[in-house]
Amino acid sequence: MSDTRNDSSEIDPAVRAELTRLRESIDNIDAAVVHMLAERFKCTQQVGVLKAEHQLPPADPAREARQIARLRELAESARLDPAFAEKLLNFIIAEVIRHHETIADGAR
Ligand SMILES: C=C(O[C@@H]1C=C(C(=O)O)C=C[C@H]1O)C(=O)O
Repeated sequence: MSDTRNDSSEIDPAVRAELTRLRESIDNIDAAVVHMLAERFKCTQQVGVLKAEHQLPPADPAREARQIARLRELAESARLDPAFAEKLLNFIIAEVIRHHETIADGAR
């Protein structure tokens, strides 16, 4: 596209309205994602404490493999790229394991 304008006054009002409507939904979805992630991290923190109390390792690769397989199937049926879903879950799990290591270090 050669048109690189970014002045909202030049955008067709109908296009502007549609863009605003879609962006409002995107904002709601982003808020839901943040809230869901916060709840997930609350649970994983508790798992971290439990593991530290019982000298269990921070990571559980077998559990991760089951989750990845499950998430890839869910992604496929939702028409989301399974490779993207796997990358996202791995990113989250890496952060969780980092938290678990920190909790375990504090318990030693
Ligand atoms: C939360 C756990 O700890 C780690 C993090 C996981 C996750 O974020 O889903 C899964 C497996 C573990 O490597 C767990 O063992 O359930």
